Amino acid sequence: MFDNLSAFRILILAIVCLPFMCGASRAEDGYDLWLRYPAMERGEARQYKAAAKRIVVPAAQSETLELAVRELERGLAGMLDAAPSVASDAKRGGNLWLVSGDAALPQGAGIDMAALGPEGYAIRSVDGGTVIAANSDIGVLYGAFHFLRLMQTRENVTGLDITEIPSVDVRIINHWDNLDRTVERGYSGASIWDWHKLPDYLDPRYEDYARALASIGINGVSLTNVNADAMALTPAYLEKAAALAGVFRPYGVKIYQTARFSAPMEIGGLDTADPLDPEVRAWWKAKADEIYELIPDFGGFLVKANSEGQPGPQDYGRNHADGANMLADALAPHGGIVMWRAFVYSEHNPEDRAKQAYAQFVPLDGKFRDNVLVQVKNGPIDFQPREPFHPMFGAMPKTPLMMEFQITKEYLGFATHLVYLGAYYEEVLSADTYAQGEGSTVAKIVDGSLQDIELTGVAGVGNAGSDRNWSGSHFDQANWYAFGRLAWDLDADSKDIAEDWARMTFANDDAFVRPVVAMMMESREAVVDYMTPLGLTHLMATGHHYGPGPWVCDLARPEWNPCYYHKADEEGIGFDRTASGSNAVAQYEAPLAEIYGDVETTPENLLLWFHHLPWDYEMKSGRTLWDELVMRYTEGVAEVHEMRETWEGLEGYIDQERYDQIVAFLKIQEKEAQWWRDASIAYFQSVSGRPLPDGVAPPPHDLDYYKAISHPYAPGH
Ligand SMILES: CO[C@H]1[C@H](O)[C@@H](O)[C@H](O)O[C@@H]1C(=O)O
Repeated sequence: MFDNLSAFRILILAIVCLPFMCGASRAEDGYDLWLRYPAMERGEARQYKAAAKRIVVPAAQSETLELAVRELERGLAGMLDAAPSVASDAKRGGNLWLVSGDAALPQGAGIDMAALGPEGYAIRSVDGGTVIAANSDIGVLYGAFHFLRLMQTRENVTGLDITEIPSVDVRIINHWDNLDRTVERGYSGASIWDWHKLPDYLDPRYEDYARALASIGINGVSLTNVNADAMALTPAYLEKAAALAGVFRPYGVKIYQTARFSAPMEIGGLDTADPLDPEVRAWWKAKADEIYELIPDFGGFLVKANSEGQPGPQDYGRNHADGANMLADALAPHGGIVMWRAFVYSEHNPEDRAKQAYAQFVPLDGKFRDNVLVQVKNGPIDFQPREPFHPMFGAMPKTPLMMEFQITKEYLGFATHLVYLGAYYEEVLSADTYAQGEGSTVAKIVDGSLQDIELTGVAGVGNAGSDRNWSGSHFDQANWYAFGRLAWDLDADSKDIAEDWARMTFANDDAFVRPVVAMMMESREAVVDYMTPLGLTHLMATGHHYGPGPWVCDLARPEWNPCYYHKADEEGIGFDRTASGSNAVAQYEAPLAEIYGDVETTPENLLLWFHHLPWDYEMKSGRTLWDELVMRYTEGVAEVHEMRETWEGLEGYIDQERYDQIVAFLKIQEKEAQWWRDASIAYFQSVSGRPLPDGVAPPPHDLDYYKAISHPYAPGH
């Protein structure tokens, strides 16, 4: 009857495919992210069927609860190859109970609901099945995703006793998306916000995005670039934002907007934006009222002010607190918040950019309104491959400080280089500030527990765009995923997260997962080694920040020049931030100030961040600093080579399409790691005049060659 096998397969698919299982997306292009539910083998499926076959959910459902049911149906049908039944009446039998708010818990669940708070959830095994319970519908949705994750990663689902409460209130993605759909520092195609067609047409991608965000507990997005356009606050754009808010609301994701400080002049017709001017204050108040009319659960404003040419309160002789508080007062009656960025640098303290934000903000501790979060980048310069944590963490005990991580890899090889940022985020969050003695980790500052702070948050500069795989590369999905998981739980282990992600995204076979996770964990050190080893920083070529440019010294602003950061000369290399130099170490609490201030106790991975040292300074390895630097650069390339070999040994575990793209990208990364290494060594050798250590290959070209090819996509060699 069937003349070939594929016709038979198509018929079978047509019969067994439920509409949601066989939709338009193709697993191989990466569009499904980590939300993939391929069928388990029959033997594996047995225990899961016992725990989740019939869903029981209260009859009066909210849209959010419906989403939880739909997700469970989709996941269970996919993985267990049998669609679960759904009932609203517990008496008719069930074994996966969704309990929201005051609804009755099944016998024996024994869950302390009060302890779960507004967004937390519990997952408990009870007689004959499982309960997912929360005080809110969104908590149930989070719990549903968690339960599915256990199945996706083949964890046990019997004897469950899980309680999850998010570490911070605001877990937000910052889009640096412009109104023309370009994305500042975006490497994943055009912005997903199609302003032109909004509010009339809602691209289905918005809902897919909201679902992905909810799956990892993200509860906010700021829609537009922090280099803000006042147009975003005009009625036409607010209507567009309101349409997006409508899509995101059932997924528990609030909309925030970037506020251009000079908007009262640009779109309000005023002749000043002075935050103490009554007319300006009234304008913002009216603007906030107008926004809340359209978006009753609007989250608030994100502001970049007096930074890199953006307008701000200092233009009127006011300070950051004056500016933030004016906006906070406008939002407060509606419950909105202000996220005021601390990414500022200026003509003050010209000797060291790393000191500038601290110098401007720390004196303002205690001066901000309760609904203001000061948003601080993870390090004092700018999302470099490695930086010490920002010294503001711990130094403003009366001010809510929000962490800002970058998910898009502006300084870490854009979307092509495989760099797992989970390891980086964990390094920062677990760093000890000593603000109140040992154990005062950055995580404890950010979650408010150390300094008794109410309002808390974590932001990530997002990497989702309209590329088929969202993030520009398959492995960059892991960075978005890890950001969400760590924002939810600041103490989570980035290696466990990498493992979950690899299992959910690719395959569950241990022989695949183990080397992939090892490679991800290694990848962060690899990029540090081939770009900026031993605490060097900001050596990227100007503007694009992609390739090497350590020779650049002549830009108008000193802090834009790589040579401002490495300070290499005939004698030595590194930035002296000790008392004999800029004394930035003094911005850290004791004993860190002493630890970083002493070359003997400074960790070698931050050595040249804090110290200027002679080329023949003796390293722990016994090598000279010069030899060590060359070795690190060389090792960085070897590490990428190993990553590529590891991946190439894994062909066949996943679909060919994703496998092949990853091979291609790893080849690019290897070529570019080599470029970074060769160009950097060529330059530093021209300064140090030292011979290369024995057996180390010299760069194949002279320095002029590397200078000549310094643009983002140059390395054709
Ligand atoms: C949005 O501007 C960015 C700018 O593109 C980027 O190079 C730098 O990392 O930081 C700025 C910031 O964080 O404000």
